[in-house]
Amino acid sequence: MSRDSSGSGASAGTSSTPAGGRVRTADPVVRVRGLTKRYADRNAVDGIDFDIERGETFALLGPNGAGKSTTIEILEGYRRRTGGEVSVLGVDPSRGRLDWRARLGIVLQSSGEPATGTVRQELRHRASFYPNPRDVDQTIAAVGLDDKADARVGRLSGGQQRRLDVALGVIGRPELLFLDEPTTGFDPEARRQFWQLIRELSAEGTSILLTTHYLDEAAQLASRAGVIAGGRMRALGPLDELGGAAARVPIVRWRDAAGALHEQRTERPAGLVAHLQSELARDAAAGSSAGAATELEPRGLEVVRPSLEDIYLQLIAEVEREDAAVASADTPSTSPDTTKPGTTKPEEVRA
Ligand SMILES: Nc1ncnc2c1ncn2[C@@H]1O[C@H](COP(=O)(O)OP(=O)(O)OP(=O)(O)O)[C@@H](O)[C@H]1O
Repeated sequence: MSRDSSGSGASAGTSSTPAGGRVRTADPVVRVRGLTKRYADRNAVDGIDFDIERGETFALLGPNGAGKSTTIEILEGYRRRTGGEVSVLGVDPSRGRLDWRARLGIVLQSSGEPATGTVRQELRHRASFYPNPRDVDQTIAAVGLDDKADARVGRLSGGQQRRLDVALGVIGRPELLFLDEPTTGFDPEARRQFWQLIRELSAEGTSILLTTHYLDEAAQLASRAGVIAGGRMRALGPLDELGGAAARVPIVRWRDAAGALHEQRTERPAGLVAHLQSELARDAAAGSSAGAATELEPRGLEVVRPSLEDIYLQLIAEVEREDAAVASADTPSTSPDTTKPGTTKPEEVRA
């Protein structure tokens, strides 16, 4: 199952806007069509489509093992795909050369072996590979490492190391920046500082592909998102339309006189609250309560607008239910017959 941004349930792969947006340009920085990646006997990425427009910040969201890193590594040219078409800055990543790579900035999920030099030395060294790098000291300041500029990289804390990873990713003034869970290990202040840096890069015209498990981070930074689960694109579109209109209907919660909790989704929360108040007024007039003005306020009243995280969790829960239903419907036909001609052999295509 796949949802478009309107929540109509139309397949992202077959709708009139397969890349998940309303107005697409002819020259996206990333274009992915029918991408698959097979490991042993299963597709980790199973036919996904999306575009990233120039200057856009696009978030790729999904649970652990969904296929996000595999997709990103294919786009970066670090992993071979099994099938489909991919273009990054107009080039097939499997044929990307050094001049193409110099146009990318990459912040991987883990930074690998710590370098031996100081923060400033490492950044100067990296900057020397690029034709038009950012200023080293300004970049150090932008990631909040000014007081660690002369510290050995091996002595940095986990969060400080991650800030350095981000600095190394942006030092070459990339046209397209890949950020794979960039703020894991950041303290709250560092995350906000990082968000500011990303907004500045975006304002300069940098296109960004972000994966994150922090939905507030995606909400802060991205304009569009794709949600992957089980290697398939389950929702794709502008962030404020993801999951469809039904997922955004406000929830009104209140307690009745006996203390029981009630919850109702409604497009007109003010109308529901007015209705609850008129019921309280009627009860008061009938003498069932003291009739004090304060009692006209429903107890524990709250009106909640679902956050991106609420919408995402709802979407993933729905996808998991549907996948489980499909799997159980498939069980009888797939069970015992392994002798059938044409049984697939594991076809490993590891990069
Ligand atoms: N080299 C590999 N060989 C076999 N299977 C792999 C390999 N790399 C990843 N996988 C499997 O492919 C699936 C997708 O993995 P991937 O790392 O892309 O997920 P992810 O969405 O990035 O997850 P996370 O949020 O945990 O980082 C997982 O089931 C994973 O176990």
